[in-house]
Amino acid sequence: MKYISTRGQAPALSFGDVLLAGLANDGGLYIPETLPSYTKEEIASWASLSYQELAFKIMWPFVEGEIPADDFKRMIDEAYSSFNHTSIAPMVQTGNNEWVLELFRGPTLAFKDFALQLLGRLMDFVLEKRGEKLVIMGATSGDTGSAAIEGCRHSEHLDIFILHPYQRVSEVQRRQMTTIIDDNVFNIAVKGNFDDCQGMVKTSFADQSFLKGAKLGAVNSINWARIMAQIVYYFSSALSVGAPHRKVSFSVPTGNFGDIFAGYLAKQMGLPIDQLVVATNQNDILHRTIAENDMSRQSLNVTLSPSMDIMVSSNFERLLFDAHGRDGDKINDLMQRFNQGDVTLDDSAWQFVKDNFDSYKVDDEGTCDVIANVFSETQYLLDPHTAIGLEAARKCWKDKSVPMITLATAHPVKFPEAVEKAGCESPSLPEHMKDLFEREESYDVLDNSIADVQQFVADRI
Ligand SMILES: Cc1ncc(COP(=O)(O)O)c(C=O)c1O
Ligand SMILES: N[C@@H](CCOP(=O)(O)O)C(=O)O
Repeated sequence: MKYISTRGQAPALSFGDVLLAGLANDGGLYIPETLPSYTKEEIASWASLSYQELAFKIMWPFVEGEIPADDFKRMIDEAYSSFNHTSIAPMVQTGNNEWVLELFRGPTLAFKDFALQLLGRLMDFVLEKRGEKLVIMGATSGDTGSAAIEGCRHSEHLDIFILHPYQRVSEVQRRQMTTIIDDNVFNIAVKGNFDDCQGMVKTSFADQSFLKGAKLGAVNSINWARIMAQIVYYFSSALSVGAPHRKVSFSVPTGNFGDIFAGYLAKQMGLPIDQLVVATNQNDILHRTIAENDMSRQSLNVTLSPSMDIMVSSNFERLLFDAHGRDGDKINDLMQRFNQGDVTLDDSAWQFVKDNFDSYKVDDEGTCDVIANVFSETQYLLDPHTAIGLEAARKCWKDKSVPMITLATAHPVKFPEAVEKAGCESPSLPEHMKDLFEREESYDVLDNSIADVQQFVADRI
């Protein structure tokens, strides 16, 4: 399998190279040149597979030729061994034909563990084989950071620098990152927002000279391997409610567009998906784009769902690539205009986006109402991101005979502020995190300056 850049200027790469490259050297994102696709019969034959077996089936075509099958199977087994539910991604019914897919059963209690537990192992394997090392720079609005640290901290081949927006992640999220004190783990609180952090990471890929010869890698969903691993749970959940013999719909709390893009790919691969609903908080650029063709950048709001406080949504570029007939020159031009301010899509590109996605926006008040109402009706406690997903599901659901699955992207224990504002009691921390608030923290606070951040990294590698 070859991977090509959305901007059309970078060389096509193999899986191993894409895994280590992160972002393409033309500033684009890598995407498979072609996707595997499966018939109804083939998909139906996977119904009795375990999550790990299904993960191997779905991801194998993307890595074949680069990772030996036995090693890949072992990595998958190890990656999901620390999840606290035998189904790995269990489903909970919240209404008639309405389901919540719990993606927070991994070690850091967010959906990021699905990909990052595997990514760390894949990187380590390829780096060991090549005798190379990698400097990871990642940006987080709260969840990617801890999952990436958890997935990479034991590697002898990786140094990992995580940038989070100062005082804009929850205390649980911050402590999950900053209490991991290892020689190869560095936490930086940037006096800015998530977009600033992500912008610094992307700019660092374009000119890596500050690394004095070391090579930069990515743990964010700009890295193709992240998306690949997230495709699996669309298939596992759909199979459990009767697909491919019936259609299924998904609602996805969305920020960087990585998670829902994996759902879009599952559909291309043959999964009969009826609706893909993009659920956003007040930072609603994706909702505005889908509903009104308004892709203008506005200032970023601080919300009760901090992990979705994102305006520059990296993976939307991957979708726009398809929406523009995979023409890299068009994407180059579009992204340049986007970086300068606002953009509207041409009619056919907008139509493409509207044909594939529905969208809905929920503000903080609405988020608290959903948490409160669902809890009083079912005793099930939602995290604020999932609450936004569920509300969007209910508002956008066109055919109630089609099961609607909302992705529960994080555990509510990570967001006590929202849970308490909704009038509910925050649950207690799970056993492995019981002493989180007593653990020593280590992080540096830096100005919102790429020069300062790059100097910090260069001084420590
Ligand atoms: C809890 C939670 N929900 C939703 C999202 C949005 O996911 P994506 O960025 O893949 O759109 C994130 C962050 O990415 C998150 O941490
Ligand atoms: N919400 C994310 C933001 C980064 O997204 P990613 O999926 O591209 O890593 C977070 O929690 O950090």
